[in-house]
Amino acid sequence: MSSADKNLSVFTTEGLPDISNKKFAIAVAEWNSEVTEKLFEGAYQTLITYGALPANIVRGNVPGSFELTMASQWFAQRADIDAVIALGVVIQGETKHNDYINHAVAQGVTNVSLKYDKPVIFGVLTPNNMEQALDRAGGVHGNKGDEAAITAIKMIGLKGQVANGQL
Ligand SMILES: Nc1c(NC[C@H](O)[C@H](O)[C@H](O)CO)[nH]c(=O)[nH]c1=O
Ligand SMILES: CC(=O)[C@@H](O)COP(=O)(O)O
Repeated sequence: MSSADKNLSVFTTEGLPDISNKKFAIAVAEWNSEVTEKLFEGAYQTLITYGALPANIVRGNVPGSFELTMASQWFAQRADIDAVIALGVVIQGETKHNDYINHAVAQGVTNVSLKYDKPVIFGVLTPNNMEQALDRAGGVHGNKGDEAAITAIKMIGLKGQVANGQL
């Protein structure tokens, strides 16, 4: 289905866990910062809206999205951090450079997530142009930063339910 005129950030928020004692790290790429700042704002505000305490949200900037994997690992290996959100925007260039970055980060954050047994959320936009990026960072298609935050919260909730034998 085409994403034309569709808000891609529509998600259910029923049954979200209490996150008032959970700690989140958000890694933000400086490349295309006019977009990544909007993703960060969306993620941060969504965490606050659903109960996270400002003191329990830490942020680290990286130069580009390729570096999100490393920063995610540094955060994930900390025992006090429950989930990591990696935010970036990799815009299609003239060469395949963007593909290498995108695949590396997708695989990288997956590896970190599995290695440290905690959610590491892939909040990286992979648009063809700046318009597509802005559409997904508070524009007509919602804000993927919001979505990344909700995903982190839901995964913390699921992890708790599985660990407690509730499922
Ligand atoms: N072109 C984009 C980049 N490129 C930079 C790389 O992410 C990386 O910093 C460099 O290759 C050094 O390791 N990064 C983005 O986040 N977005 C881009 O559009
Ligand atoms: C995705 C990028 O890193 C970007 O700077 C590469 O652009 P190009 O493919 O035109 O070299």
